[in-house]
Amino acid sequence: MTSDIKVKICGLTRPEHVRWVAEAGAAYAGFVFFPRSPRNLSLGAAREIAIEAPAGLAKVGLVVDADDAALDALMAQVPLDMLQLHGHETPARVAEVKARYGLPVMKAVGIAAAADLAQLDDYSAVADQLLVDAKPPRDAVLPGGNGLSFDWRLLAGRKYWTRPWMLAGGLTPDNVAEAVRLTGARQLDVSSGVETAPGVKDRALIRAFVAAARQTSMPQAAPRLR
Ligand SMILES: O=C(O)c1ccccc1NCC(=O)[C@H](O)[C@H](O)COP(=O)(O)O
Repeated sequence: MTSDIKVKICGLTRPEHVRWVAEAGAAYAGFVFFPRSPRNLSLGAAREIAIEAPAGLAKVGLVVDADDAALDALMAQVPLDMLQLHGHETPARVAEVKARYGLPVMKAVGIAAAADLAQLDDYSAVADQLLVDAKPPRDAVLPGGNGLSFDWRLLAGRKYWTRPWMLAGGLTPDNVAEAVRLTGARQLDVSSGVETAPGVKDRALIRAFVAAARQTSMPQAAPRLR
């Protein structure tokens, strides 16, 4: 039975991670290019890992306020299918990156309160996808990948944005069903929730997460009539 839920596993750091993500049935594999992150990859390491990805597994490069020189180097060395902008990139910068590299661009937006949702409308006009993520705490070292969730009820009953979007932030195999139930998300992004330590992905957790996510879109058996 097939499921229409798509999963992105972010922060892969080893070639076997790509194999685990593919075998579990995820749709996207994410690679982090942010030096302060425990998941940061050099361009050479990223290339070695990305070439392991089978056709059909989309390779997403995550950058934070990267300038053209950094993006030029990334694009020259690592085969990617999508760029994820996870910093303070403006809508104009998102449009510029999209035009310069001709790749789909996903813009991450941090949510902590209802007022933050307005930004999603601004980015809908220029990004190919939106990543609806938890806003990082003020003192956080990382702008994402902190394993923190936001109040999913903020998305309940919302009329969705004009672009495809992914839910992210603190998802785990145990809470993903509730997250889908409350938000109606059809795409899910996870990093910390499938790790045993920051940057250390776990095969069983990846499998469990994708299985739990897919379960949410399986038709439920009809109640038995007495
Ligand atoms: O993962 C990182 O180290 C990272 C560094 C800088 C910017 C973003 C980063 N991660 C973002 C993600 O992995 C996901 O897109 C998302 O935020 C989910 O993270 P998590 O809450 O850990 O599941």
